[in-house]
Amino acid sequence: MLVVEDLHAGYPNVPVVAGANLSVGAGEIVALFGHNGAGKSTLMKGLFGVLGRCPGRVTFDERPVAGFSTRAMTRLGMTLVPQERGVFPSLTVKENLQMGFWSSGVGRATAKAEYDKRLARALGYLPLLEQRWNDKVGNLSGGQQQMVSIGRALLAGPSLLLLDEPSTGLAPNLVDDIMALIGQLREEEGMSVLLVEQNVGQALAVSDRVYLMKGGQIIHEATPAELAESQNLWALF
Ligand SMILES: Nc1ncnc2c1ncn2[C@@H]1O[C@H](COP(=O)(O)OP(=O)(O)OP(=O)(O)O)[C@@H](O)[C@H]1O
Repeated sequence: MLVVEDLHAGYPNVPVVAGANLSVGAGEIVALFGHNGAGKSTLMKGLFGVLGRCPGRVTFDERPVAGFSTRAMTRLGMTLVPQERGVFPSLTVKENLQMGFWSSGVGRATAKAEYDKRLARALGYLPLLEQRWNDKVGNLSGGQQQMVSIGRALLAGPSLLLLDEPSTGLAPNLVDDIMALIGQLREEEGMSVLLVEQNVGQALAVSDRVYLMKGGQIIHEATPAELAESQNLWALF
């Protein structure tokens, strides 16, 4: 579904990702682990088009998409939930979710039915959003804002979700909820997920495959079982 080859990404005069290769299959949950500053967020942003044209190849659903805008990526079915959440605090929950829906470029003719369908699904996964429907997002807690951010991404109707540290700042029980949600999205929607996460144990429990990143490079690929068993792999990391 997603293939990234020899991707270089960074910021003006700050090269960060130096030739990364990774893939995510259909319906697969892939975790990306690495220390602070390893380049995980930069890799996610680079492949999703946040950083403009980055050298390297990105293929999504067998289509070359390197250099596509984030809007174009979203329309094709890839959505990023950024670490900093990216919600609009002065808008209500409803308005934030509607923005997610419109970002996916659904034609007017089918918009109402499609919106209703996606919204019902998202609220099924994230019932809190319905309870806070007309509240300004800036008045919600950090965890609740994270739910809005994920809900907004779901309204875009993605087949691949890029989740950048979705559990940042969340209480342990909410981290479990987020991991359970990721598993549910795969089981019930067939969604693919690329997950950056510091809660390694909880992320391993839902992941099919894992990449380890260090110094801007992917240094190893493993299954959760291999990672759990091998002290050597952790030493690499
Ligand atoms: N906007 C920016 N401008 C310049 N340098 C940046 C910018 N954002 C990040 N960096 C640098 O890029 C490097 C990688 O950062 P990145 O956020 O990709 O790491 P990360 O692995 O996601 O870390 P963390 O787990 O702490 O989120 C860091 O050295 C950071 O200082």
